[in-house]
Amino acid sequence: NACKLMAKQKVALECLSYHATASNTDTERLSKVQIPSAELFNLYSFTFIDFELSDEDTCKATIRMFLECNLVQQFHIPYDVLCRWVLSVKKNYRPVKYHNWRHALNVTQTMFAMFKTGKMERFMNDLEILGLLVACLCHDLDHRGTNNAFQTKTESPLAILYTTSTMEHHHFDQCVMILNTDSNNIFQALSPYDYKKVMKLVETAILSTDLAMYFKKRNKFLELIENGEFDWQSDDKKELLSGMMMTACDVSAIAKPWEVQHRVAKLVADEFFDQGDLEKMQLKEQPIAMMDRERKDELPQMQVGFIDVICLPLYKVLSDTFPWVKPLYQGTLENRKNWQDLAEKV
Ligand SMILES: CCCOc1ccc(S(=O)(=O)N2CCN(C)CC2)cc1-c1nc(CC)cc(=O)[nH]1
Ligand SMILES: [Zn+2]
Repeated sequence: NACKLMAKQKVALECLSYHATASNTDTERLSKVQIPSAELFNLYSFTFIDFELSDEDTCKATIRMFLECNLVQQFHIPYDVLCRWVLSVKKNYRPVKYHNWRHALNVTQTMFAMFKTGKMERFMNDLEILGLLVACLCHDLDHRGTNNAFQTKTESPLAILYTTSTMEHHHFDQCVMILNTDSNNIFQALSPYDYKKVMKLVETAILSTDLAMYFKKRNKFLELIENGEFDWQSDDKKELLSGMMMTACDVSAIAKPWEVQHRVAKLVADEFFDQGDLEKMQLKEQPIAMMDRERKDELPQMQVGFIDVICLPLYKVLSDTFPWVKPLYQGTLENRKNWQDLAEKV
């Protein structure tokens, strides 16, 4: 309707006013530099840490992952297009405290580690590996540091466009916008059939990062596991497994070494508290506990809850079925102890 059209134009104008894709200078520079090995970046590890990496390093690490999966050769991705696309994706993440480019990189690296070290690539064909890595890198594009509930409450243009999974629909829209910008389309050499298939896969994967979707789909996934389902080849089962893998990667900071988890949790908290401040000032309403900086003492206990309700059940079932992703389960158990100790101290 007219209202949606207005909202779409408003969102589009916002992006147009800010030139959304990488410059040729930056692209040429990246396409000329040497790309360090995966081992040097520690990309095969579930304990990958990005803190010491410069922004240029993060772009090189992303390119290295695509090269390691043989995607450039396999899908005839022109190298300069890959470089421009990576830079454009990075440019379309806002400098918010948590849902920024670094989060996208970490989520992508965990997916890479699940494929390689977790040996899950054997259940995926090449198009799915390409689609899931692209979905990870794009899954939070243009995040504003506020959640779906906030979009609805403030009647933001995004909430008018999409009433459910508001942000996730916008992240996918941004992914499409970048691919449709000249010389950014890494899928340009795909057949029309494969193009359609990979775009559907990316859309479903990005939408599955809405935790509301995760809760819905997790029970169906557990049923399949209980019935000893191992041929993950049918499309609907593959889609379910991909969605679980997306959530597993999205929350994987919870499984990182304690110093990393503790530092990342502070970034998450700071972003949540900023939203809480907005809700107090702008909406004159009391934010939920996790967004209320007056209740930061409850943070360790909330992390234990997050681990018990969202993270452990998922990592348990994934590591029971795919034993080589067990480091995610073990790292999370370790951090549960650390958060529990802090919760008892307060
Ligand atoms: C660290 C600051 C507090 O962080 C949290 C507090 C509560 C819960 S919760 O599981 O109880 N739950 C989630 C669903 N909401 C609708 C209701 C509240 C989760 C987090 C949390 N989320 C993420 C993902 C962004 C990462 C992370 O490390 N911690
Ligand atoms: Zn995310």
